Amino acid sequence: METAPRPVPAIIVAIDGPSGTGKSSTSKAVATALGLRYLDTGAQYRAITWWMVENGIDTADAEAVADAAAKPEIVSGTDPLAPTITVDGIDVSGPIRTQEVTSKVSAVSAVPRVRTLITELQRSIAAGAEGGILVEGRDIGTTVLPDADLKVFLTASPEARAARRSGELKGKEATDLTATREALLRRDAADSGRKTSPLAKAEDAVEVDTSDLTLQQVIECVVTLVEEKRALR
Ligand SMILES: Nc1ncnc2c1ncn2[C@@H]1O[C@H](COP(=O)(O)OP(=O)(O)O)[C@@H](O)[C@H]1O
Ligand SMILES: Nc1ccn([C@@H]2O[C@H](COP(=O)(O)OP(=O)(O)O)[C@@H](O)[C@H]2O)c(=O)n1
Repeated sequence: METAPRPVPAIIVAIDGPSGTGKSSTSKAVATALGLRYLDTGAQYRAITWWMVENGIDTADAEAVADAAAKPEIVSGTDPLAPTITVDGIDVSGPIRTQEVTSKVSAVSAVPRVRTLITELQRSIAAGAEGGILVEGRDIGTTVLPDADLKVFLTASPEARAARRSGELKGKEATDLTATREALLRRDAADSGRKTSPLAKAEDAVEVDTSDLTLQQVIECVVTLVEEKRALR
């Protein structure tokens, strides 16, 4: 008797690491190459921060942030070729990248109520991704999806990360390399030092130092890691 081909179970990949290590660029390319959905969880924390600023909530007031946290409706589109993010139906993909939002996002994302709500949203998106998903952020391997099939933790020297970031900012906002490096290290410290699900490498994550690798090399490395996991299933 002929047996039907066994369906390939959806693979869940978690990619974490600090700012500028290449999470977003790598994740989009890997998800596209392997036919996976893609979720940028940093964009969700940026979106809720944008909403707080728009609505006059003092982002340094954790209680005020917690009280308002359930009000905005955040929706993420997971096509790796065209990821989207809306708040109450408004496309905020541009406004969430301003320096104002970047400087306030660590305080908002440290509020436990914010993390609980966004974590629930992330888990429901991952559970609904039929063909598998690649989720990138700070606490995906440790907290959001601790049972992910593959966990990758990207690192890079502060110098490499600042150079990449200030390359992006050129022509838009401040381009000073020292200021970029300092702002980045401040955000690392806040994200790693918070009580609730801090930025951390999961024990079972594969660490990849991208300082001296090209983006293409990092993409190839992660594609290989996913394919190895798939072959074992
Ligand atoms: N390995 C790399 N070498 C050089 N530039 C890189 C590398 N990885 C990413 N970049 C560039 O660095 C910038 C930040 O990358 P991004 O993927 O947004 O990082 P993250 O999501 O970790 O903050 C982007 O402009 C990207 O093109
Ligand atoms: N899973 C996540 C993802 C982001 N964040 C927060 O969101 C901020 C912005 O994340 P991001 O991924 O957009 O940052 P960049 O790497 O693009 O600079 C981080 O600095 C964290 O404060 C988080 O707390 N947990």
